[in-house]
Amino acid sequence: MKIDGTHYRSLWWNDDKDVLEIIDQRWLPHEFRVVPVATMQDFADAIYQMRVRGAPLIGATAAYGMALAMAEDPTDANMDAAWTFLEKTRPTAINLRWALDRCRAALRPVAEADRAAAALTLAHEIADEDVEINRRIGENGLALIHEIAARKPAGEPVRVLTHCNAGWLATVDWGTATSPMYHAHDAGVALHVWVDETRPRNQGALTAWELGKHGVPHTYITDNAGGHLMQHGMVDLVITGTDRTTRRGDVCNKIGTYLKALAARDNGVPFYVALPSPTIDWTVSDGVAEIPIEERNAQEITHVQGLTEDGRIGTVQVTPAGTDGGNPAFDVTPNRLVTGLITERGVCEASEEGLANLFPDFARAAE
Ligand SMILES: CSC[C@@H](O)[C@@H](O)C(=O)COP(=O)(O)O
Repeated sequence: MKIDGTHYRSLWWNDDKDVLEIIDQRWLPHEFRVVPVATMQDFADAIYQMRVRGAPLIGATAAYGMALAMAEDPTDANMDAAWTFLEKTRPTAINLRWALDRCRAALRPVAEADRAAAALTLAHEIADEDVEINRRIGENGLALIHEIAARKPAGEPVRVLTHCNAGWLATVDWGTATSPMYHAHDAGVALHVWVDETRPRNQGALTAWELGKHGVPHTYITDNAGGHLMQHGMVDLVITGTDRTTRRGDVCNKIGTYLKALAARDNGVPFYVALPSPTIDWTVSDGVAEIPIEERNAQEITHVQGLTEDGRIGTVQVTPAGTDGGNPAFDVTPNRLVTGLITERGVCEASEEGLANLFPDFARAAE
């Protein structure tokens, strides 16, 4: 997407330097820093420390990590070691394992001498496919937004609430949840987005930054405000992303998503999830019981990072010294609370039948 007239993806290959470059998201929205990812340790750190984040972007980054591993040592043993090394960086978003599995399956039959080139080509393919998937999610979500706009008095904006950052920064381009918003805005549909701050990492600030750069009207709200806004008829629909969706349509996403879904159900607000197919985990059914939830460092909640009055990025402590903190990073919204899944192949019910109808090829392959 564009920043001040220049088109950026969230990662790209620098041909001159033969290295992957990323936007280090830890400094956004305050500073736009581009950094190389040049060693296997850089890849693991980038994913774990959330320099790159968001399920699809983690997957694409891991594919480039596999390409580096193959350039360093193209043996089967090193391929397996790279798989294990990268896979353990973040446990919840399934795109990470999906990308690593895809690379390993595709590279195994390739002769060792050709593996480095094949792995890099595959990483580019995975990145490009992500862009196309998200563009299509945007088109399919736009149809929903058009339907809602048509029922509203002329000129009144469609008010969408979103949680976390499922924007272009969380993918290679377009975003998942934001793609319908960008498509609607570009099509001239009046839109207003409620952006949840999304404690503790405040990914909402990334969403606000993205939307602001694109000119989409939005308001940043506390995580606890959503229910109140819905009760007062100020939200027309919710669209979130997902880190892993089970074959029956349970949605695992950033912590707090479940509470939004409960509030949406209580207030008759449609709750949609933008779901690229690599985020479906066909091997699990019951999301609450089966999806591992990442527990992150308590310092993420006992401290906050922001811009100080004198223009420095700094961290301050918000709790008394020594306070214990619990920091589950994701939760699961059961399929019964999800109005529909917006995928690259269309919108479907959050159910085994709904997903299997749209993706019979993947569903069959997983059996
Ligand atoms: C298109 S991104 C979908 C999800 O990955 C997103 O909503 C999310 O939860 C991101 O979590 P994060 O911990 O920032 O990686």
